[in-house]
Amino acid sequence: MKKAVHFGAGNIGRGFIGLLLSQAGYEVCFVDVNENFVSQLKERGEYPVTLASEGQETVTVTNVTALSSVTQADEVIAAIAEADIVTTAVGVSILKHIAGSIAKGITERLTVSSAPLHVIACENAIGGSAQLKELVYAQLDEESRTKADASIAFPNAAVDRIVPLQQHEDVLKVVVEPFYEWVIDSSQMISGYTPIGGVHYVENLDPYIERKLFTVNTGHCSAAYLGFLRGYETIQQAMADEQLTSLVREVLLETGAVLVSKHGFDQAEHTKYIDKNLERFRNPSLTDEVSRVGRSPIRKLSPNDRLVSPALEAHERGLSYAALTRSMAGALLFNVQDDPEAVELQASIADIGVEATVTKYTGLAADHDTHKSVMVEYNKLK
Ligand SMILES: NC(=O)c1ccc[n+]([C@@H]2O[C@H](COP(=O)([O-])OP(=O)(O)OC[C@H]3O[C@@H](n4cnc5c(N)ncnc54)[C@H](O)[C@@H]3O)[C@@H](O)[C@H]2O)c1
Ligand SMILES: O=P(O)(O)OC[C@@H](O)[C@@H](O)[C@H](O)[C@H](O)CO
Repeated sequence: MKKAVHFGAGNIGRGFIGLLLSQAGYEVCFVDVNENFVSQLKERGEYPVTLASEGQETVTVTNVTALSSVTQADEVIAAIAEADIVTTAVGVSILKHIAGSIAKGITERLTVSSAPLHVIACENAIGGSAQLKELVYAQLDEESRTKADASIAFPNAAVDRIVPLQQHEDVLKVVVEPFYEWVIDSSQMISGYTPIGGVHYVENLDPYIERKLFTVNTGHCSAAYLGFLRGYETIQQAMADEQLTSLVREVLLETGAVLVSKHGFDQAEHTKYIDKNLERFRNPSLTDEVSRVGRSPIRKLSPNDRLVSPALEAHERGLSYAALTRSMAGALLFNVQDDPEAVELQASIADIGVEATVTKYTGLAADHDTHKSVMVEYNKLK
């Protein structure tokens, strides 16, 4: 049986990546810091995934096991040395914490084998696997790097499936939306690879990852930030507010104009894509918390992420970006006490002021039009 090592037995890890890999015939070894997930996965060897749709169909994901990244470091290294694929869904800012064990696993593997290995970061980021490769390569010696160049690839990917926070009696159970999309850049893969069923392989990932991140995730966080300011707890409550939905649509019309202009998408098709995503956010069979969707506002305000990047592209093209800067202003007002990045952002605003905070986290200079627009929107929302 082919072997997969997957870092992150959380919502998307169990609800999507683990499910697809298991269905494609892999034995999936989850690696996590959460001892409860690890012991349950190991003991039971399976878990249920329920589709949030009328039929509420449940699939049992089988052939799974798990290792603790805290107490079983050597076993994790050995598993990577023998794996056919390594995937991650831990959060892009956690990649630096797992890069060391991936580097050690690769080093051990290269002493005995030159069998191909794909390492795929399934995170919401542009170039997630490339970022992971840089972190891993920084921990390889020169000889291992040269060998790794020949047999180990880090293809970038885009993953899309809404998986909210889970609260069930069964800690392993995951409720997911029926829709899913996993796109992998085949131009970065080692030739002769065996495709994974359900994965869409493309020669150029850029249009796919940008369409996903700048539509699904830009729209989603806009709903969360504006929803938070209106006192909503879930995205479903926020999206029931027609005025709020039309503000979210305005944001997606701005990113849509950038995407159509940059990637040549068909305008009518893209409008349908926007509508489909607004419907996904509304899915009444899901309860998705505003605090999850808006989480990590510093990451979401970073220059290459879902708000600043399309706003700068719009500015360069002479297109509108006011709605995007309204969402950025919303992120600056996302005062959620148990979100460490929200706390850091509020502390920075109190310490150096909002103008300097915008520059610090978005990279936008105070005299840039987009920065000025963020300030206008911030003062309106505040
Ligand atoms: N949930 C979604 O709808 C969704 C959809 C697409 C992409 N994503 C992306 O997937 C990633 C994970 O998101 P999620 O919603 O599943 O989050 P999550 O918090 O449910 O899962 C993350 C998991 O990683 C584990 N983890 C943390 N540090 C670790 C470490 N050092 N080693 C091993 N495991 C570690 C956590 O214990 C947790 O189980 C994020 O990058 C997110 O943007 C999420
Ligand atoms: O995971 P984040 O924090 O980057 O973004 C939160 C949500 O927008 C995200 O998890 C979506 O549910 C997901 O990207 C849908 O595919």
